[in-house]
Amino acid sequence: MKKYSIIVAGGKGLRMGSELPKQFIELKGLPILMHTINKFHEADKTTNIIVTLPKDQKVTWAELVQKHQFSTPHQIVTGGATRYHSVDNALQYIPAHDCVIAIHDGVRPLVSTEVIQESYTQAIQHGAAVPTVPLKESLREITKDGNFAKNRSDFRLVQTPQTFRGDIILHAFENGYQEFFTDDASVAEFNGFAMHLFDGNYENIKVTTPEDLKLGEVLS
Ligand SMILES: Nc1ccn([C@@H]2O[C@H](COP(=O)(O)OP(=O)(O)OP(=O)(O)O)[C@@H](O)[C@H]2O)c(=O)n1
Ligand SMILES: C[C@](O)(CO)[C@H](O)COP(=O)(O)O
Repeated sequence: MKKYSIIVAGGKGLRMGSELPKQFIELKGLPILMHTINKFHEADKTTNIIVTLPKDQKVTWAELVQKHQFSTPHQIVTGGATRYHSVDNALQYIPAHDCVIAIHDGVRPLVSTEVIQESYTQAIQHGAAVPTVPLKESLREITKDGNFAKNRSDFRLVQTPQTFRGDIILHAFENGYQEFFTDDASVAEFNGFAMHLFDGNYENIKVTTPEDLKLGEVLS
């Protein structure tokens, strides 16, 4: 089955607070986004990689590609106002429904190749595959009446790549945006599809705030 990998890097990185968008910050001498693209190519040389970028960052990316002599094949698509809209823009470049599509945060460079490969396998089998990890800390719910301990084994932390059969995710995105969408699983679920969970890798952190860069250097 034809494979696509949508790598979303259309965000501004406001929580990182750096002038350079976080997807371009270097880890071990290479921009985060290049590490991420390389992981998908390494995991499956046949996958068609589509990368979303903010419109005003395309020149910066072209300069970085030149500087690092980056030759991993990928197609650039303009991002949207939210992550949902960036994914939606990228989906427009997928011509047929008979395929499998992995959707991944450009700022998760430490995903393992095994998790990427497993996401394709599980999506082909189950339709929608989402990597998760168990919580290592205690969990409390904050309510208007106070805060209360929760059973952490009832919960999982959700990672990407979230991978889908093409017909499922293309159909789900046809039905429009809702404020509560945080990821592609929430879009597909809202449209009636069940998610199959599989084990992610703990190193697959989302680089979000400055301390994640230190962690990323250690883990990469
Ligand atoms: N309009 C957007 C917003 C986010 N993303 C991408 O979605 C991923 C996860 O989002 P997040 O970590 O929230 O990134 P930012 O939106 O850039 O960060 P912040 O919320 O701190 O501004 C990132 O790779 C980001 O570039 C995107 O493609 N298009
Ligand atoms: C998609 C995601 O990375 C899954 O954990 C997460 O939902 C993105 O959240 P953010 O608040 O938009 O960074």
